Amino acid sequence: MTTASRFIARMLKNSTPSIGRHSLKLLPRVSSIYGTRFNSTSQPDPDRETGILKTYQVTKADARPVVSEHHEISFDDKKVLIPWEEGKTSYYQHLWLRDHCQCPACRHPETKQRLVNTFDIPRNIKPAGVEGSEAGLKLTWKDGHESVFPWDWLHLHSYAPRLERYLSPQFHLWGSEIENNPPEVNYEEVMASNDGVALWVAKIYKYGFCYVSGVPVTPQATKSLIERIAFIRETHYGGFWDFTADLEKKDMAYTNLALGVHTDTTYFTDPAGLQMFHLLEHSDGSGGQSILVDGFRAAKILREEDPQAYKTLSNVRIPAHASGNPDSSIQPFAPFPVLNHHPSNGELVQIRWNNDDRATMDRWDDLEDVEKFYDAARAWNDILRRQGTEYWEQLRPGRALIFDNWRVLHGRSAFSGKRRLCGGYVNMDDYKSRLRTLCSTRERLLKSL
Ligand SMILES: C[N+](C)(C)CCCC[C@H](N)C(=O)O
Ligand SMILES: O=C(O)CCC(=O)C(=O)O
Repeated sequence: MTTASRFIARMLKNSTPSIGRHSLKLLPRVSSIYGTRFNSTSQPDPDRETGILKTYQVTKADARPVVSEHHEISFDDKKVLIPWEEGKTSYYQHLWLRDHCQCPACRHPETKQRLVNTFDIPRNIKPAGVEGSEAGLKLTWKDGHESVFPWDWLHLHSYAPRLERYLSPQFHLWGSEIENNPPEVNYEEVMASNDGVALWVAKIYKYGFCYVSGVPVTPQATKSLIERIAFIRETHYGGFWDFTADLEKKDMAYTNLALGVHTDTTYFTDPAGLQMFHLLEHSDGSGGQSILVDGFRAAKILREEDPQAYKTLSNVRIPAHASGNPDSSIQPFAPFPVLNHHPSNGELVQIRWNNDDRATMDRWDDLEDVEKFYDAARAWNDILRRQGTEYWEQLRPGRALIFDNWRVLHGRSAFSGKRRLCGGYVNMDDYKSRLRTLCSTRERLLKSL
């Protein structure tokens, strides 16, 4: 231990309270935030009571961010070492600490953007002084600048080692049984408060879809409803759409043909995140039933039943296009696999499946993949079409459906007569931003950045 750390140790012992006895006020648990947020008078909703918003908690520390009272904070030419009560010791390079200074001169107090010029920081920067206090770890740099890092911030952002465990999402995977008790919220509640929106988006996150009951049967009310989550995404179909089988846009959605289960906009680099359908009218005809499939459950079944097929659909890239309209041919910057996973935690995060929009597959990394792909796609399709997988529901005026287009596949049966549907897309990032800000507190969210 350098002499400096003996100096620090002495300071720590003199600082009151001593760092070891420093116990941070526990951040309120999400459930308690959730609990206080959803004091609703409506009928008991299991999701309200069980703290559904906890499902969105992304990481969790195994221990409280308390600095050890048995070991001392030390530092050398390169880094500061902090021993935690839980028995682990984190180190933070001086360059990293200076670059992450949270003071208003280094991080814009309003925009939360970095102000400090990373590249003006000397590569071998070292602090002139290091001390622990109630407020956290305080570094005094040779130019006189002071950085204070709260202990819970340091614990949360510890990278060597990581102290925050990644929590797999607590999705409720469903099959056809979901028809008995599909997730639903009430229009009035959603329109009345952010608490209503929070429950809505938390259900969309947990189940992959959610109905909204009591929606006035007008395009205007439907548009306002979508905008309670975020602004509507403009595409070559327009923004908010109100459509029927007139081929106004050259896509089979604008016909009365049956559509097999698919995810929309596989031809965009960034497929639409949410999609809402609200049936406004269906007269002088029949059919037009909607089908939903939980793609994450179907993928889990495929992985269990046919790991090779799962691997093939996770690797073979599918070219896609939307070229029916004479003035456009939309294609992603690169073909993507059907099953797309998070690059660091490996979770399945996005399904891209629309066999009708698949373009010519003329580029294969491995020619053996040609038949492997068709076998895997057949296995996938067999699971999607299984009775226990399919959830058929007749959309009704006044009951809008919204779903996660990266998880839930949708389709419809053929129909006759005049059928008018309205709705819109929301970007995935805008939906997740709304979910994140409603599921946590601003303070927790900013601390996590
Ligand atoms: C915009 N509106 C919902 C009316 C039609 C969307 C068509 C989507 C297209 N079949 C696809 O799979 O991406
Ligand atoms: O008409 C419907 O019910 C759904 C149409 C559809 O699948 C789509 O627009 O992607």
